[in-house]
Amino acid sequence: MKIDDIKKIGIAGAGTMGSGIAQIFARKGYEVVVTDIKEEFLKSSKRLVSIFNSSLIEEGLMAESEVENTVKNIKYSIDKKVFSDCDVIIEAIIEKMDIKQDFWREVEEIAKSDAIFATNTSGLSITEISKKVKNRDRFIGMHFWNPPHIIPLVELIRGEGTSGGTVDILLKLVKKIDKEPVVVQKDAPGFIGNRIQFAVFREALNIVEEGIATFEDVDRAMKYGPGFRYPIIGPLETADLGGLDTFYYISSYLFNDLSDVKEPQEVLKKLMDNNELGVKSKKGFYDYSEGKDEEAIKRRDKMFFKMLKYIHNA
Ligand SMILES: NC(=O)c1ccc[n+]([C@@H]2O[C@H](COP(=O)([O-])OP(=O)(O)OC[C@H]3O[C@@H](n4cnc5c(N)ncnc54)[C@H](O)[C@@H]3O)[C@@H](O)[C@H]2O)c1
Repeated sequence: MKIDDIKKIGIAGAGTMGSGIAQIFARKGYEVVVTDIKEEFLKSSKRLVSIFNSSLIEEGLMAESEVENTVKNIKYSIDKKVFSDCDVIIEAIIEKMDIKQDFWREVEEIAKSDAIFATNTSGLSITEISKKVKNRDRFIGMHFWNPPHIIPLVELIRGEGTSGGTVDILLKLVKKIDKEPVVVQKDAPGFIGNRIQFAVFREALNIVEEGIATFEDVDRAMKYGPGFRYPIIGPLETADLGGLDTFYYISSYLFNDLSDVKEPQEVLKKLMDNNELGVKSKKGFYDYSEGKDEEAIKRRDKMFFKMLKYIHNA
């Protein structure tokens, strides 16, 4: 298959991720079909797509004139058979291994023999998910980040069977939808982004638990220090610019002192036990009562849009 042969995208799972991914492809002129297990989920997906369109328009990142075709390009169904003429099928269903495996076994019976199969799993093994698929050349991880209509990164993850051709064509496809692809060469848990994110999370919790700093100061230190750099230079570019000898010497004494715990720390367990789960329960590290939850989400999206505009113009 060549990149120009890709015309129709099937998306399974009409939730947070599936709806965002549908919006991206539909806006770029692809025919999209979204499936779920119940009509009601399809209905709320339509609403989500219209919210994504509105927020992009509000920020000047999408023209009003694009809405009609974006909406028209997405069809919805609760019958998987609609995947029979799709060129790429992206699965964004519940994060459960057995359900994903069965889903793909059934889809292989319906899909075209050369259709590409991509899973949006957050971190399950790509090889394991494809276990019941006969032709695994065409099976790949395609990890969009939430919210997908805003965040540029898409990680493409090779499973044990994934062919070079499958990686190449999806690299082209991700670029065509104006996203930033990276290739994860080995099927490692957490891929790239989450491995780094959770290394930072573990150390952030460690700093709080050890009384080295408050959680507010951990967030401020990240935002105004390392985080300030990262949209512009990654951690390895940072080391090159700082001097690798200096980074070597710091690593020699500091690595030994960093957290290497293998279980989530007490400070996190305690919050969980109190049902303090963050924005969704109106209390986590911070307080989100009396509308502060909505404020936090709105502020995040507003700043993300600013960052996106900066990246587009850089
Ligand atoms: N939410 C995130 O931040 C995020 C980020 C990246 C990747 N992911 C991954 O994307 C996938 C979907 O996550 P989400 O947050 O959109 O979940 P979600 O719960 O919002 O949506 C999942 C949808 O899949 C549907 N579904 C379940 N089983 C199905 C089946 N057999 N066939 C068709 N539809 C089915 C559900 O009804 C639901 O509407 C998961 O694998 C998740 O790990 C999530």
